[in-house]
Parts: sequence; structure tokens; C-alpha cells
Amino acid sequence: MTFRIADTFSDALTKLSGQEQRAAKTAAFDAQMNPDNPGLQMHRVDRAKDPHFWTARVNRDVRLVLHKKDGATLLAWVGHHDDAYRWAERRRIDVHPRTGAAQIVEIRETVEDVIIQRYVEEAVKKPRLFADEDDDTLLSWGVPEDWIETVRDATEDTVLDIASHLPAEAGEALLQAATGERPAPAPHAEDPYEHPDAVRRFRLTTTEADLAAALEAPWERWAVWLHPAQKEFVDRDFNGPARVIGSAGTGKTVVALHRAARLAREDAEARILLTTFNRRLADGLSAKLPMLLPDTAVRDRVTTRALGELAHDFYVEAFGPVEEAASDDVAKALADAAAAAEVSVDPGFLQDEWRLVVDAWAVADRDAYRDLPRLGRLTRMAASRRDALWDVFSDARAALEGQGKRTRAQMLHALAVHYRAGARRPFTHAVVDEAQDISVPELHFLSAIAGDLPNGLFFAGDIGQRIFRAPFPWKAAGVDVRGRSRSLKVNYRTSQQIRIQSDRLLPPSLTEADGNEDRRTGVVSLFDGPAPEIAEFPDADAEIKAVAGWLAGLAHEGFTEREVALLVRSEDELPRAKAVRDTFRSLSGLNEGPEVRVMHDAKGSEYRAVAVMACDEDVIPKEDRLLEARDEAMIEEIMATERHLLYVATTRARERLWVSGAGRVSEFLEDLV
Ligand SMILES: Nc1ncnc2c1ncn2[C@@H]1O[C@H](COP(=O)(O)OP(=O)(O)OP(=O)(O)O)[C@@H](O)[C@H]1O
Repeated sequence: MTFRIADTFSDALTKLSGQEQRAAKTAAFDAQMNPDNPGLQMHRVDRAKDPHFWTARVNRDVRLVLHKKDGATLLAWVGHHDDAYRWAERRRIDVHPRTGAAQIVEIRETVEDVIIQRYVEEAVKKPRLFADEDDDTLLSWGVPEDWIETVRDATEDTVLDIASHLPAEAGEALLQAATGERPAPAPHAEDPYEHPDAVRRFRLTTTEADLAAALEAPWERWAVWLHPAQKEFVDRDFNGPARVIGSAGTGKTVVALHRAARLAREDAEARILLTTFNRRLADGLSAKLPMLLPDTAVRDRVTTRALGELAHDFYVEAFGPVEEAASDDVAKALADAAAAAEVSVDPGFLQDEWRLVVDAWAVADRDAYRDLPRLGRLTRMAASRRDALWDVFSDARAALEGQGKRTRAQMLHALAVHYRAGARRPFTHAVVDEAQDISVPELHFLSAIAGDLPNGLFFAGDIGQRIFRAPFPWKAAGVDVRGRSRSLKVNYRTSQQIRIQSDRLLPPSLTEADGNEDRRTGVVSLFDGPAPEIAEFPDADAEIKAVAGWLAGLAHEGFTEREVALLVRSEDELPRAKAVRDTFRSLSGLNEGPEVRVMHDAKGSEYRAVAVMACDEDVIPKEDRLLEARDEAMIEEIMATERHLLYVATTRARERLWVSGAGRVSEFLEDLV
């Protein structure tokens, strides 16, 4: 007998109490392993339009909904008695006539009373979005036949509602088309359950362990149910470095995790590095991995660590103990060298030139420095000036070496040379999350480890969220992802409203240093929510009171403190956020309050609700940074990263977003509205 579980079952399971969930899982195992057990009390759902729906008893009140046809059983839903019957009566399982995918289709007439009346009324006022699409096109998007007319009547106001009643591929295509993009026709498959859109919602569970894995943590939907575009990136073999991109919340981290897990499962000899640029983010990956790799023997094939720390340890292993040069050490060495050589130069410029060019690219000598394309630096410089500066850099480097100090970049480059010269490489694969913030030496290091191996390097990132490091052309660092870079377009995190307004912070298309274009349009979110609240206040006190009031309102609605975050641009604004927390406590009578964080630290997190506050004119973009800018190019770069930072902050919110400032507010707030 073939046994499958549907994503609708996982979703429904999360809605039950802990005790009911345990009982439902036991009954589900029974239905798979011992379907004739009379204790299940199988009943056909008499009033269902699809005659293959049955219910099975979990306890006095809860029922499983099963679909049994041609020797195959599908675990379709679970819930309280009447709800379970109603769910089954309103659905059928079909093979789509055009795409061949198995779909759970809501029976249109049963939804009609809920939404049809509303959209017929609306249609009078608003233009019909798909009035000109022929049946063939709508079918090619996976729209079930009996929904075609309804879809054709959809307007801007009803499309999300209608999409939510359709199979996922059809709903996503409609939302994409509503944003002006042309959805690609869904592929065709001979086997309804092998179709990529069926694989995303039905999972074959051959053994008890398969079913256990699918039921283990049903609320962690990402662990089991991948979008076909995500799955493609997990499963595909690449003959060179590959990359998944996509705006915030499109599941890039999920792809990185699944890909690392897949590589580990596939080859007992594989040594996989799953990495990112700081420890907090690496810990986040590490906490999630056991969900995909419960077997420790397999999981041990994956090392999850922050890149910098790892490189430090490898350096010590290969070359002996080392003292890492701090940025103050570097600044002093450069200043001393400049003074000794009597070169007059802005210390900030010198440090940036060292960090972004000389040290980053391990520039070896005067000629190399003179001839180097100005990678990652937009300022031009005359050859004679470069000659004079080179003396400063080489003296500073010698001074640091004399003190036995090495920069992180030097360590990474030394390791890259070491591996390229034939030393045993520590990994066979590297999967890198948040790759937009990778540095030049880190990329060199990864390229030397696995750049030439099959499936060796895989990156996940979003250049719209680059907040820590300067951009540079990856190709110059030996990593070319052209032709092997695709984007994800379904946002799983944020409501449609929050996503649309956050997207306004960035241009519709961003260009990378390599010249590759990242088109950010055509992304769809799967759920609706209230519009973000963007507010300006005459002074900080008024803002503090208003934010606290908003948070108290959320607490009243049932948002718990762990589901809410309060974000500010930098530590300078923390006292204002803390004042909000204090006011919130006195308003709500609660002891704790939302988590308070600076925006940079919010990367990698998400919350049901986020308040981004203290967005004043001199706070974001941060005035101190702009004052340090020495030329137009630096100003542009600072403005870009400050925008990215606000984008990172606003896209941490799933359902509710508040953005405010006091006095003269940030120019970015205008873009959000
Ligand atoms: N296939 C999926 N099914 C259900 N939920 C998913 C799926 N893919 C991703 N998610 C959820 O969407 C949210 C965002 O995913 P993830 O963090 O991987 O996105 P991201 O693109 O890396 O975001 P960011 O760019 O902001 O770091 C997470 O809560 C994740 O669990």
C-alpha cells in the first residue's frame, strides 16, 4: 500500500493541543502500519463530493481525514469531529487536466457563499485582473478548471482571498501575475505525485521513520515542505559555484540548510562546511540542522561554524600560534609608517585602502598595487600617488609582522595558498548563508577549499541586505556564479503588506559589482495582514509613549513578549527603546517586554511584530558615517548600506510592523509610505 502525508495534515496538526497532537500521531502511525485496526473506526464521509474521503477516530472528539483510492492512502487532515467532516465535504483530490499534478481542490460552490458575493460586488468597482486571460493560460498556471471563471473575476481587492483557496502553484501564479509579472507555465508530469507541485504538498512515507520525520515538528513547515524552486536548488548538481538569491524571507537559509543536509546524506565521505559570517548566525544554522539530520553520524559530516573563527583555528593548526592584529594595531602601524615616510594622507582613507584593497586582495608588491584594478574602491588615484602609498603599506605590513601579528585577511589568504599548494583540504563542500556579506579573503579561502570540486561551493544571499561588507566582483576572487544563480520569488515570512512597503526601500533592480542584475520584482507573499504603521512624532517622548501604546495593544491582542521586537539603528538609540519598554511595563502591567535589539543584530531573526523606532534624520542614514565620507562614491555606499539596514529591520516582521521617528525624521520613511 502506498501511504502519503499532505501538508494540510501537518498544518492542521499544529492547531491541536499537545495532548490531541500526540493522540493524532499515534492514530496516524496506526493508519499507516495497521490500517485494518478496528480501533480506527473508519467511516466514509457520506456527504463528500469526492467519494474517497474517510475519517478515522483519534479520540472522542478528534478525527483524521484520509483519502483512499486505488490502494493509496493519503493522510489529508486532522481536527475536531465536525470540522473534519466539513473539511472533507468541501474538497476533492484531483489530477489537474493540464499540468498532471495531484491537487487538493476546494469545491468552488462551498466557498462561494464566503467570498463570491464580496468579489462580485467588488468587481463592479475595480478592474478585473485576469479578464483577458484565456482558459488555456489559466490552466497552464495550475488553476483548477471549475475555478477559472472565479479567477477571471478577481480584482485587486479579492485576488489574495481567491488565491488562498487555490492549490499553491495556482495561487502563487495569480499573485505574481497581479504584480505585473508573467508566471511561467507549470511543467507537465505523467505521474501526478511526481509532479514538482505535488511533491511540495504530498510526501510519500514508506516507513514508520518517514512518517515520524514528517510529524516530528509540524510547525517547522520548512523542514518538510519545500517550494519546487527551493527543491530544485537543493537537489540540483552544479559543475561550478552556484548561488540562490532572493529578497528577505524567501527561504534562502532553508535552501542552504537542506542542501547541506542533502550533501551529507548522499556521501559518507563528504565533509561539509555550513557557514556564515558571524557566530550568532552560525549558531542559528546549527540549531536547525538536527531537524533535517536527526542521525548524528550523518550530521557529523557537517561542520557549522562562523567563517572567521574557523579560519583562525585552521591557521593555528597549519602554521602555529598567532596573534590576530586588531583594527587599532593596523591603524597605528599605518599611521606610524605614514609619518616615517612623511606621506601626508587622511588616516581614514589609508585604513580603508588597506582594508578594502591591500589587505583584502593580499597585494604583494608595488607593481601589483600600481596595476590593480580598483576593486571594491570607487575612488580613482594617480599612479604616482599609489607609489607613495605603497611604501606606507609595505612598511606597515612589515611592522605588524615584526610584532608577530597577522590580520584575519592574511590568515585567510595564507590558508588559501596552503590548500592550493596541495595541503589536505578540510572540506569537500561549502554552503554559505548570508553570502552578500562575505569578504574578499573569505571568498578566496572558500574557493581554495572547494571551488574546483563538484557541487563544491553553494551560496545563499541577498545583495539588498548587504550591511557589513563592501561590495566587490566575485569573479575577480575566482568565483563565478554566472549561469548558476537563480532567485526565489515566494516570501514565506512577511505579509503582503509588509513586504510591499519594505520593498519600496530598495530599487526594483540592484546591480552587483560583477555587473549581474538582481531583479527584485515579482515576489509574492502568501498571506495578508494589516498595513504597516509609519509615524512621525514631534519629539522623542511622544514617540516613546506611542510605541509603548502600540506594544501594549499587541499584548492585549495576545502577542507574547518573545514574539515582538523593538529595533533601533545603533546603541545610541538604545536608551529610547528601553524607555519604551519601561513605559510598556507600566501601561500593560506586565513584567517583561519585547526584545530590544540594534538592527545589525536582528539579521537572521524574525518576529510576529516589530517596531523600528528612533528613525530620525541623523540616525538613519547615520550622520557620523556620512560625515566620515570623503567622496561621492563613499556617500553612495553609505546610503546604500543604511537603506539595506532599514530593509533588514522591517523585513524581520511577519504580521505587524511599526516604523517611527521623532523631530525631523529619516528620509527613508517617506519611501516606505
Ligand atoms: N518551504 C517553506 N515552507 C514553509 N516555510 C518556509 C519555507 N521556506 C521558508 N520558510 C519560512 O520562511 C521564513 C524565512 O525563511 P528563511 O529565513 O530561509 O528566508 P531567507 O530568504 O533566508 O530570509 P532573509 O533574507 O531575511 O535572511 C522562515 O520562517 C522559514 O521557516
